[in-house]
Amino acid sequence: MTKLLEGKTVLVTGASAGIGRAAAIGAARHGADVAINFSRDVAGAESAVAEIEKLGQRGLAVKGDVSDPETATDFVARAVEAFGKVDVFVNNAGICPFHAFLDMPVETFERTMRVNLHGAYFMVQAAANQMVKQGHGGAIIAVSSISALVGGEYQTHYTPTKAGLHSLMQSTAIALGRYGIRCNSVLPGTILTDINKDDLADDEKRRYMEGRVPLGRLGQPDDLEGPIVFLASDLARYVTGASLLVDGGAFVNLQ
Ligand SMILES: NC(=O)C1=CN([C@@H]2O[C@H](COP(=O)(O)OP(=O)(O)OC[C@H]3O[C@@H](n4cnc5c(N)ncnc54)[C@H](OP(=O)(O)O)[C@@H]3O)[C@@H](O)[C@H]2O)C=CC1
Ligand SMILES: C[C@H](O)[C@@H]1OC(=O)[C@H](O)[C@@H]1O
Repeated sequence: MTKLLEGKTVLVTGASAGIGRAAAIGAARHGADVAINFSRDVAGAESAVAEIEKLGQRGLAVKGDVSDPETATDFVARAVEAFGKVDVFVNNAGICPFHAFLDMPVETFERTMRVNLHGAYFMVQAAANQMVKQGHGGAIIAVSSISALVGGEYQTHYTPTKAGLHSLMQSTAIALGRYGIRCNSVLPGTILTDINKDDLADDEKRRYMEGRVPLGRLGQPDDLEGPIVFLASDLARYVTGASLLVDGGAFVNLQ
């Protein structure tokens, strides 16, 4: 297999489970040393680092809640201390506490904004400042969502954060292009992870969601590995400000 990220250092937020974990392990499979952030799941983070090391790469787990802006500078500093540089930054950490619109608790709304969008802003800023200082460009990838483009009845607090991430990558692509830093997003459809385990425990809902996907199945976290590694790699050297749907065709499936 051609290793697309040989010699690179990759940072991934929210990588103790799900899509972030798959992205981190995928980056290691492609020859990168990988630092991961997580907020609570110590066992998950440790096992992700163990997987990275099993692939012959260096791994590091740094605990921190991304809703605190200091987590961003700390994560980048710890990764640089361990690996000397940051080449690729994947902003993945996110939450989606499903709730109806009319009685949305203020705390649920604010927490979702702070983790998914404010956290991303300061993480991307910290990673970008490090890349600018290094002076040899870099790649930033945000895990946005198909939900940046379409709505969800129980996601009125969540979908604006995903549209915000999509927009953040477009604006940072402009702000950082002169430094050779590319900024893109992936837009996953429905991927089977802990974030939607309760929602999809309803058989009828799960069958409905599966039925919307032309490729005939819901996604798995490692379906994101290839798209994220591609955008991180030099194969995507002229790609910036772009977004890549990874949804089995769900978005285009009107009828
Ligand atoms: N699954 C899906 O269908 C889709 C998911 N996405 C997006 O993908 C991203 C990953 O979600 P997914 O893998 O599904 O979900 P998971 O719940 O499986 O994983 C979420 C990850 O984020 C971490 N995390 C949560 N809150 C914080 C925080 N405050 N600070 C740092 N880390 C945090 C968790 O770590 P810990 O438990 O240690 O806190 C965990 O590692 C999210 O941004 C989500 O919006 C986008 C489209 C579809
Ligand atoms: C958590 C949901 O299942 C998931 O989140 C997204 O961003 C997708 O659009 C799905 O709704």
